[in-house]
Amino acid sequence: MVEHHGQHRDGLMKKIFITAEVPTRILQNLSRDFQVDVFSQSRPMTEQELLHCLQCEHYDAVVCTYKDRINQQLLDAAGDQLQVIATLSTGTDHIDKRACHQAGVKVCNVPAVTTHAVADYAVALLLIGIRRLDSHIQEDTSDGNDEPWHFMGNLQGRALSDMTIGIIGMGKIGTEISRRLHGFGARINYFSRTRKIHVEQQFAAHYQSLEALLANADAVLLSCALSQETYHLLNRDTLRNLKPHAILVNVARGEICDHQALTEVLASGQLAMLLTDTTEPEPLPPEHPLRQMPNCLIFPHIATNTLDSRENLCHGAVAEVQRTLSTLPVTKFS
Ligand SMILES: NC(=O)C1=CN([C@@H]2O[C@H](COP(=O)(O)OP(=O)(O)OC[C@H]3O[C@@H](n4cnc5c(N)ncnc54)[C@H](O)[C@@H]3O)[C@@H](O)[C@H]2O)C=CC1
Ligand SMILES: O=CC(=O)O
Repeated sequence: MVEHHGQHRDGLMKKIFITAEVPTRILQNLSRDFQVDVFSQSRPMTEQELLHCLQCEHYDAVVCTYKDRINQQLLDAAGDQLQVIATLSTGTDHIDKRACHQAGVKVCNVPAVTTHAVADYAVALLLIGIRRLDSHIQEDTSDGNDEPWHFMGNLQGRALSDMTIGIIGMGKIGTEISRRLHGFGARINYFSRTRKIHVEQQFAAHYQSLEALLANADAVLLSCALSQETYHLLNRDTLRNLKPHAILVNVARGEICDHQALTEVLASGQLAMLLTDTTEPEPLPPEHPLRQMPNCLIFPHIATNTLDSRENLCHGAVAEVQRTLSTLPVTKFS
């Protein structure tokens, strides 16, 4: 379950625990100077497993993913030796940063290296939704038969150039989504904490209030950070503003949407389709009502999964750990 790397396990080397596989080259490089233990299963660690590993052996650094919950209990188990937690992600919402701060543990993330991959993924989900590509795939012509076929059939979609898209969260990912949608000829409205004049100028994007954005958009894309302010930003009250038959794409965090409210607007048809890379909780249990909705596609939190992105995440996180354990200045999370 846990693989051990590092030639001289003499008790003097600093120790790193990594909760997911990282490329062999990175591991070999790291294990020249550190003792490195890696959770080597092809699944995320459970909270209990991580707790157990950090209780049994004390580490100077933990490299985790966005699937791992780093909370007070875990920090208590890790003990005073822990200096740094580096997450293989942009988001840091899975880490109790206040508890880390109080425990004197640095928190590092790897922003920006996955932006393009996530923006591509968001647009891919949007295209699936507006053209109902999921249903097209199920239209089976393998028997050489085109039937049933209707020229004005029920799988009609819309072109992005005929649509108004609302983007919530105009940060790095939102900006790259805008670049792509502008290329497709879509009209872009956005809502964010602050106005982004350069995005307005470059991609003809219009700033709107949340309510106006929801009322005007044929499709809404979520790309804002999760915080106390954005927790359940889309709820029964705000979703009421949606244009009938709108499409919602979420590549941010599941917690930004109240899932009960989402189930209701999907059932009423106000929301024609939900395509989401993330859920609350994750994974969403099989019996959750959202899973029963035919117009809801749930993806396994995988928007960053390109080879380059994942390698860059590993390089970035490991570099932060090396810097910290070598007592050089560390980059703070953005
Ligand atoms: N599905 C996935 O695999 C991935 C998801 N993400 C999620 O996407 C989020 C955004 O990533 P980036 O664009 O790189 O971050 P960023 O920091 O560049 O952008 C975040 C944006 O959210 C906006 N925002 C924050 N609070 C807001 C509020 N109350 N109302 C409206 N807008 C608000 C900010 O103004 C900012 O423009 C991350 O925090 C992460 O949760 C990031 C990478 C991969
Ligand atoms: O969800 C993934 C991230 O990088 O944040």
